[in-house]
Amino acid sequence: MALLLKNVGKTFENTGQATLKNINLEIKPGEFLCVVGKSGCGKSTLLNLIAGLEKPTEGKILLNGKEVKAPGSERTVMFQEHALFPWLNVIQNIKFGMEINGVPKKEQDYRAEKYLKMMQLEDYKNYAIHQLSGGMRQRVALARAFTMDSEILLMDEPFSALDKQTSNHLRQELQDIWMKTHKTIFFITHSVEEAVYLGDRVVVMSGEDGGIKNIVPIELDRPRHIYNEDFIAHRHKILEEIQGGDY
Ligand SMILES: Nc1ncnc2c1ncn2[C@@H]1O[C@H](COP(=O)(O)OP(=O)(O)OP(=O)(O)O)[C@@H](O)[C@H]1O
Repeated sequence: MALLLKNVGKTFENTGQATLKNINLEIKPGEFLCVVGKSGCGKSTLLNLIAGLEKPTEGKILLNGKEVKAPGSERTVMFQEHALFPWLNVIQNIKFGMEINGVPKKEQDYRAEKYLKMMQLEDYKNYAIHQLSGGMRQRVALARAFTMDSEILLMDEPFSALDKQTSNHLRQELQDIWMKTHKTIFFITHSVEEAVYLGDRVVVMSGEDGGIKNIVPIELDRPRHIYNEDFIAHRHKILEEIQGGDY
């Protein structure tokens, strides 16, 4: 499912200043696209536009040629805050999205078991959310996002609230699950290392003019190794592009 952004711009009424301007971007089916850029440069706004939660004030977003005007089942959003329901246990949280989308019970069980296994949560399915660590909670949120079986996953800094060791582990797991499922992933991160580790391409947003500064292809074999010379070179290139950001 291809996503095409054509001259997309967004100006919020209350500020009157363009947050995003002239965004032209094609996200290919099955692509892992990472987005980096200074705080406040408009990354989440871009995600919200693609999700259909906000409307562009200029240009168009096309999903398989059809204009995006609202959220849809082919796109699932996962935010930084895992937004799990504390009154539901692990398996109930995982099934929640499928339930409200009317997925038949048998299919719910099948998908829930599949992703519980992939996320190594089988032994925890009856646990209450407060009994889980932050990393496990985010695994539950990942499992829930994948059970929706949308072709496109929109992720806004899903690992940024976790400690480095846990987030490194989860990015590995996300890569594994992406390689198995071939979803299209739009992934916002503050970490250039995470972007180079995960992305087929990394979009560097400009902090100044609301546009895209550069799109850097990451043509490194997977799984990637952060101490590899080419990995470090890509990381430096992107850090230079961002210059002056809080990185
Ligand atoms: N609903 C809104 N109404 C008005 N202004 C908004 C709204 N949403 C975002 N903005 C403004 O748009 C700009 C970009 O915000 P956005 O959250 O997209 O940036 P970001 O790059 O994701 O930042 P961060 O990395 O800190 O999460 C900010 O100046 C923000 O205040």
